[in-house]
Amino acid sequence: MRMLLIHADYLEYEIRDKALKNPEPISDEQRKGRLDEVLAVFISVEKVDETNPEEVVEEAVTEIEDVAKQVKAERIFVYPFAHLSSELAKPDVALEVLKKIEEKLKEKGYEVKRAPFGYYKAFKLSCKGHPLAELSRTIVPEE
Ligand SMILES: Nc1ncnc2c1ncn2[C@@H]1O[C@H](COS(=O)(=O)NC(=O)[C@@H](N)CO)[C@@H](O)[C@H]1O
Repeated sequence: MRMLLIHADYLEYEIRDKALKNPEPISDEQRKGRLDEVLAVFISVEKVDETNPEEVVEEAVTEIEDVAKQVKAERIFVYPFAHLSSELAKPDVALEVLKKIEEKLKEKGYEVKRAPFGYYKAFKLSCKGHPLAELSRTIVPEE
């Protein structure tokens, strides 16, 4: 898994077109989304993650929470992003991993949004620019 973590004044998105034949079904209210004072986490789920998705979810949540505590972010935006890796996991595995990350972060008390999966989206992001505002993490499941 590859993650790009951006501490931002806001992240907002708007659905444009389908990027997959069968994207995640969404409600009208999910066609747009915005969070202010947010840790935006752009995630590419990778093929290697398919060997142990549960472990990758646990490690991703640990890494995300670690950064959220460092930058004092209470809101997290989980954003599916297929451009951090050339070895992407299958969409059905990727979606399940992203849903589990969202669920576990909510259980930990964070306000969490997850951008819809399988769509081309317009987005605006306002990075805060402090030294910890742009971080990346790579997670590989144990053999
Ligand atoms: N492994 C993945 N990790 C994260 N997001 C993914 C993954 N696979 C698919 N997606 C989601 O599905 C969208 C399209 O994925 S994609 O790999 O770019 N595929 C396409 O663009 C297709 N139009 C051609 O393959 C992405 O924008 C993202 O929302």
